[in-house]
Amino acid sequence: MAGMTQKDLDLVNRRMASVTGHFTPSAESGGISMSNCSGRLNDSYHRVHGEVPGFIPEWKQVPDETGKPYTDIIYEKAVGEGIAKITINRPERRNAFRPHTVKELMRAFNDARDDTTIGVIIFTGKGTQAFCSGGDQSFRGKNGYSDYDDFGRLNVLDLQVQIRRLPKPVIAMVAGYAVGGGHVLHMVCDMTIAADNAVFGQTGPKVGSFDAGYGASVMDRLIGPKKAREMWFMARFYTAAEADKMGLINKVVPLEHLEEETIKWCREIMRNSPMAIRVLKSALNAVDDGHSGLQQIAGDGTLLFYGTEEGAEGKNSYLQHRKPDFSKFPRLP
Ligand SMILES: CC(C)(COP(=O)(O)OP(=O)(O)OC[C@H]1O[C@@H](n2cnc3c(N)ncnc32)[C@H](O)[C@@H]1OP(=O)(O)O)[C@@H](O)C(=O)NCCC(=O)NCCSC(=O)c1cc(O)c2ccccc2c1O
Repeated sequence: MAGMTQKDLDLVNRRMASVTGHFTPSAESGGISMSNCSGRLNDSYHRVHGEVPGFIPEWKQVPDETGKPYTDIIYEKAVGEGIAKITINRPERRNAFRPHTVKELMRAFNDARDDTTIGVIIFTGKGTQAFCSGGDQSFRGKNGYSDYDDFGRLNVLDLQVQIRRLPKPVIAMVAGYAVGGGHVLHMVCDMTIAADNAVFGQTGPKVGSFDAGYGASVMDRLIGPKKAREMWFMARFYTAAEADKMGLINKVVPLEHLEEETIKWCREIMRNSPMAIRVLKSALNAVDDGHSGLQQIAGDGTLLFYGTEEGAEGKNSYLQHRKPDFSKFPRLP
C-alpha cells in the first residue's frame, strides 16, 4: 500500500487481526504470527507482561516417600521455579509402562499436587525415541497387566483420572512415539508440545486392545468424530505436523528445542493467577467429566467460599454456639 510506513502496516495488521479474531498467518507477508505474537506486539499488554526466558532450569531429582530413588520414573523439580517434571524411564522398552511404572507415576503426580510451590507439571519420556508406547505387552495377562502380582490390573486408567482432576496444568512433552496407551496419556494432559520427530497413534485394534474410556471420548473432543474414528478404526500413525493440523497437540518444535519451548510455556503459565488456572482447568473438564467434573469445580467454589467473611461467619457461629448472622452480607444480583 503506497505511502504507508511499516508502522502503519503493523497497525493495520493488528486492527484486522482484532476485527477478524485471527492473526494473519505469515511473518513473511508482514503479518503477525500467532505463535510468537507476544514477542512482536508492542501494546501495553505485552509491554507489561513481556516475554518469558527459555533457559533450561537446574533440575533437582526427588526420591520417593521413603527416600529411595524411583526405578521406572524420574521425578524432578526445577530449582527456584514452580515446575515439576515426571519422566517415564524405560527407554529400552520405548517407555512402555508396567503396573509398577504407573504406581510410581501416581505417587509423583500426587506429590506435585500436594507441593504448593509447584504450579505446572511436565510429563515426558526418557530419551528422544518415545514419549510412551503404552502398556508393556510382556506383562499383559488375561485380566490386565501384572508384574509383581498374580492378578492383572489396568491401573493406567486411574492415572488418567488423576491427571484430569489434578488442579494444576500438566503438559505432555513428546519426542518420538506416543502410541497406544501412551497416546491416551498425552491426550489426557492439558497441553502437548511435540518435537518434530513425534509420532502419534492408537495401536489397540492391531494388538487386541482398546481404550473406550478417555481414550475414545477425549480424542473425539480433541479432533472430532470423523478423525477419531479414523484414528481408532485404522490404527494408523501420524506425524507431528499432521497431529498439529488435527488439533491433537498445541505446538511442534525442532527436537533440540523441545525442552526449552516446554519450559517457556510452563513459565508463561506460572506468571498467571494459580486460582484462575485451577478453576479454568476444572471448568474445561466439567462437562465431559460428568458428576466428577462438577464435583471438582464445585469444590473450587467451596474452597473460595471458605476464604470469605460470609463463610467464616458460619464456622465461627457454630464454634461460638450462637446463631449465625448473615444479615450483613449482600444478596448479590
Ligand atoms: C513404539 C513402536 C512403534 C516403536 O518401534 P521401533 O521399531 O522404534 O522400536 P521396537 O519395536 O524395536 O521397540 C524397541 C523395544 O521396545 C519394546 N517395546 C516397545 N513397545 C513396547 C510395548 N508396548 N510393550 C512391550 N515392549 C515394547 C520392543 O519389543 C523392543 O524390545 P526388544 O527386546 O525386541 O528390542 C513399537 O515398539 C510398537 O509398536 N510398540 C507397541 C505399541 C503398542 O501396541 N502398545 C500397546 C497398546 S495397548 C495399551 O497400551 C493399553 C494399555 C492399558 O493399560 C490399557 C488400559 C485400559 C484399556 C486399554 C489399554 C491399552 O490399550
